[in-house]
This record gives sequence, structure tokens and C-alpha cells, in this order.
Amino acid sequence: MKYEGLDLLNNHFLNKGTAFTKEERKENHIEGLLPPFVQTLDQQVEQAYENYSNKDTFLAKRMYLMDLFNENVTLFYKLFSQHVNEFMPVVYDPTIADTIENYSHLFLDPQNAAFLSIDDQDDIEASLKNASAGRDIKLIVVTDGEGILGIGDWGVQGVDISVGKLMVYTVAAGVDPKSVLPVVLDVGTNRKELLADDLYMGNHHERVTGDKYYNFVDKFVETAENLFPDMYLHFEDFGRSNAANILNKYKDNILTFNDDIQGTGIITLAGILGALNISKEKLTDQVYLSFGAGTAGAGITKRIFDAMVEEGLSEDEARKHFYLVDKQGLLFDDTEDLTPEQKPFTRKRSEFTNADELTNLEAVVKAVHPTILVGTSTQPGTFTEAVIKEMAAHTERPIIFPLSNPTKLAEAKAEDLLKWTDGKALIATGIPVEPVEYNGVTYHIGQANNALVYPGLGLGSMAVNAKILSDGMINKAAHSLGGIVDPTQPGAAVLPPVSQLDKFSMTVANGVAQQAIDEKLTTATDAKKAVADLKWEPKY
Ligand SMILES: NC(=O)c1ccc[n+]([C@@H]2O[C@H](COP(=O)([O-])OP(=O)(O)OC[C@H]3O[C@@H](n4cnc5c(N)ncnc54)[C@H](O)[C@@H]3O)[C@@H](O)[C@H]2O)c1
Ligand SMILES: O=C(O)C[C@H](O)C(=O)O
Ligand SMILES: [Mn+2]
Repeated sequence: MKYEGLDLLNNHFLNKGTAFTKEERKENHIEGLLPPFVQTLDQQVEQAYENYSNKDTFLAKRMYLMDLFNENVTLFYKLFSQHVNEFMPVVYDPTIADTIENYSHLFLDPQNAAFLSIDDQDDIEASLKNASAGRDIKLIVVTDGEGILGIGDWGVQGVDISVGKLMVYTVAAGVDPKSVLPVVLDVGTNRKELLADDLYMGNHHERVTGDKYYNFVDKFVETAENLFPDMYLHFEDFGRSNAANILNKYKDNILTFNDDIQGTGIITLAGILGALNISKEKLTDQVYLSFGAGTAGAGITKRIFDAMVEEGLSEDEARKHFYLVDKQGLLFDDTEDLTPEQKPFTRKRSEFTNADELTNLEAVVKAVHPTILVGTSTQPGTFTEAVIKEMAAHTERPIIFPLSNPTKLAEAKAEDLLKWTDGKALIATGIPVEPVEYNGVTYHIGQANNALVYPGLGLGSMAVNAKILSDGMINKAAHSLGGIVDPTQPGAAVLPPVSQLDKFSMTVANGVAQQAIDEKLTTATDAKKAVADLKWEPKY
């Protein structure tokens, strides 16, 4: 189909705005619809950046960028790619949390998402077709909005996380924006303030659960697979009781990925390997404490456990290195309400003389002397001075990752962690943090956010159209981020900087694609070529 006239200007994939040449304007019947001076893409970028810079708040900046995306996708990505470090917290986490919380009130444009309602299941196929509009979809990010970051259930408003994650795929790894589709499954919401809000745009009823819920997810997966057989299906921010179930159901049959379980596992393992590269300690000597053992916490624990087994420990030996703390305190084998993912990592009360007192983080840290403390609890400020000083008293270089997002939910601030440990802590945070000056050293803080790996992992998997996402491919991604940071520099970060996101996303993609070839999960034979062929660049 050929677009011309206003239809062309209104198609944000094809629109070049003021960069349409005189000839193109004539040929496409848009002469007179634009100011006469023909701009280059670089001039458009300069103008857009000026506009962006004049906005006072992150929210206003994000709204401006979303408008720009809705106008002209190429210009949006050219601009974004030139300011990755600056724009990531605006396009993505943490500002995205504000737009999700206020989505129904800020709403201007559906941004090409597919909105699938559990109350209109007969529309699934038509909706996916309408939203894709004939495009060859290779990547879907889907959410049901129940476990958005650490801010919980936001119903249909969670659609912004699908939109935002996809933008990161493109800017980081060059996934073609025409090949992606954000999807939200609206199964209701349990957030009372949304249900009571006349302007709330989702289904005004409580979440549907059980068989009806799982059948709906199934119907979506089946329909999407039929319509887009080469698709990579990324699940994001499902609730704790569903995320792992869904992953386990599909992971051996289709090319699918759960970001919170697998993506977070990869980036945290990469961060720990980076930290150990600085401290020159061995992974198999570490004692690991997960504070908050939900979707992300349990997913990370399993990934670190697998890495210890790979490094030669038996499963039984490896298990002894792990402790999980959740709402109930230290998790024991007789603790009530354990999730299936927590059970393998519970401890026995008989291991402790004071088991009944191990109901808070400080008591557990005193009892088990962790060398690694990872926070995925959604509980801000819980890595207190007392907890951290106790930890640091028993290990030379404590590895401390407060990963809860957005900013307001982080378990601790990097600068406090450095102060309380006299600069010894090896830190990664979930959100971007400016370098911290302490005692004359500039400490760079690694960002253990799954955004550092899921784009490359996805591009590599899609490039070779792998049958499934295997543990080997996941493992490869985790080991692809080393070698970029110089660990001998004082204050070195445990992970590579976001400013090099495009560069290391390629390393991840090439490694993952090669691993798929080695495991015979694809008919492709040349990983680098496949990745390079799929990569998109913002240009006219
Ligand atoms: N940095 C990253 O890349 C990344 C990735 C995924 C998740 N996260 C963050 O991790 C956090 C958790 O996400 P999730 O998807 O695992 O959510 P989740 O709801 O599945 O897990 C949260 C867990 O914390 C537990 N918890 C609640 N209060 C607690 C308390 N007082 N003490 C101990 N545990 C407590 C809950 O019971 C639950 O098991 C969120 O803030 C999210 O933004 C970060
Ligand atoms: O979205 C993020 O910033 C990371 C992660 O997926 C989360 O849920 O917090
Ligand atoms: Mn998430």
C-alpha cells in the first residue's frame, strides 16, 4: 500500500516531516503541507533536542518524546541514540513509573499497542491484526500489569511498560521498530483507586484469576504464534503467582523470555562476576542473601545457583550458599506460603540456635554473614546502616545490590552504602545513579537493570530465529558483559556503562546467536551476519 498526502505525514514509521525533499513532496502530494525549507535529519535532531531540553521535568520531557515518537519514529530513535545515557531514565525507568500511575489521565495516543480484554476474547485475533497492520512482527512485549516494577497492580495502564521496553530494544540493539508490537492483557485490576476512577481506561472489575486467566493467556499466545510464527515473546511484570507458571508452561516449546526472572538473573550474575573480578574472589566462596524472594529474587537466586554448579559445586553443596528472606523473615522448609521457586532454597531451623528470631534482615545478616546481598523486596531503605555495617564486619568487599525500582523503592542509596562500608562495597543499583565521590575516589555505580541485557539477548535470538531460548543462551549473555570495565581502576563499576549500551548489546547478541547455532537450535550458520542483517538504524 502506498501512503501519500496526509496519510503519509500521519504514518509515523514513514514520516520524514520537514526532511521530505522537494521531489518527494511532489511525488507524494504533500507539497504545501510543510514549511518550505528542507531539513536534514541532523537538523531535525538539533531542533528536537532543543525543545526537549527546554522542558522542566522528566515527565514533561517524556511526554514530548512520546509525541515525537508518534510523529516520526526515525527522528525519535536518531535523537534517542545520540543521548542514550540522558534519555534512558526519561523514556524508561524511573519516569515510566509516573506515566503508568497516571496513564488514564495523561493519555493522548495508544502508541500502536494491542489492548486485549479478557471480556472480549473473540477479538484477540482481530486486535492483533489491527495493531500490526500488515507488519511482520518479530517481537512482542506483553504485560498484564499486575507486578509493574515494584509499584504493583496498575491494570491496563501497565501498557506503558511494554511500549518502553520495546523502545529500549531498538535504541540498544537496533531492533526494527516496525517489527515490534506492545501488548497488554487487560484482566481487570485489584487497585481500588483505579476501579473508582471514572477516567480509568481499563476493565472496571477485579482481576480474573485461575483457569479463566490462564486460558486467556493461552489463547493470546496461540493466536500470536499463529499470526507471527517467527516471533520472540517477552513477558514483563506479571504478578508473582503467575510469572513463573507462565514461563514454565511455554519455555520449552516456543521462543519466549521472562524479563523479570531471566533478564534480571542474567544482569545480576553479570554484576556479581564483575564485582568478583574487582575483589579477585571466587563465586563458589560467596554466601548469597536474597532480600525479597519474589519473581526477580527467586529468578536471580536460581541463576547464581546454576553458575555455582557450573563452577564445579554439586547441587547440594551449592544450595548451602543461599539464604532467602521474604516477608516472613528467613525462609525455612516449614515456613507457610512458600512459592514453588522459593522451596529449593529454604533452610532447616535446626541449622540455627535462634531460628525463631530470624524474622528480620538484620538478625539474618548477623546469623549467616552474607558476602552478597541483593534487594528485590520493593521495601525502600531496608538496607540500613546497622545491616550494612554488620555485613561489612565479616567480609572484605561486600557485594550489595539494591535492585528495587523505581528510585523511591530502592533498598539503599549508593552513596550511603559507600559511606557505611568506607568505600569497600561493590554496588549495583536498579536505576541509574550518578558517580559518587568518596574520600577522593570517584565511584562509578553499575546499573544492574535487565535493560542492559534483554535487547542483545532478544536480537541474537531473533536473528537466528532460535527454536527456544535455552539456558546455554542465557548463560552466554551473562558472560558477555565482562572485559569492558577495567577492574584495576579505583572506583571501577561492576558493570559496563549505559553509555556503551549499543556496543555491548552487539556483543551479547553475537554471543547468544552463536550459542544457538552451537546448540543446533537454528538452521542459521553465521551468527555475526545474521545479527548484522537484522539490525536496524535510524536513517531516511
Ligand atoms: N533491576 C532490575 O533489573 C529489576 C528487575 C526485576 C525486578 N526489579 C525490582 O525488584 C522488585 C521486586 O520485583 P518482583 O517482580 O520480584 O516483585 P514480586 O512481587 O514478585 O516480589 C517482591 C517480593 O518481595 C517480598 N517482600 C515484600 N515485603 C517484604 C519485606 N518487608 N521484607 C522482605 N520481602 C518482602 C514479597 O513478598 C515478594 O516475594 C521491584 O521493585 C522491581 O522493580 C528490578
Ligand atoms: O523495568 C525495569 O526497570 C527493570 C525491571 O524489569 C523491573 O521490573 O523493575
Ligand atoms: Mn520488570
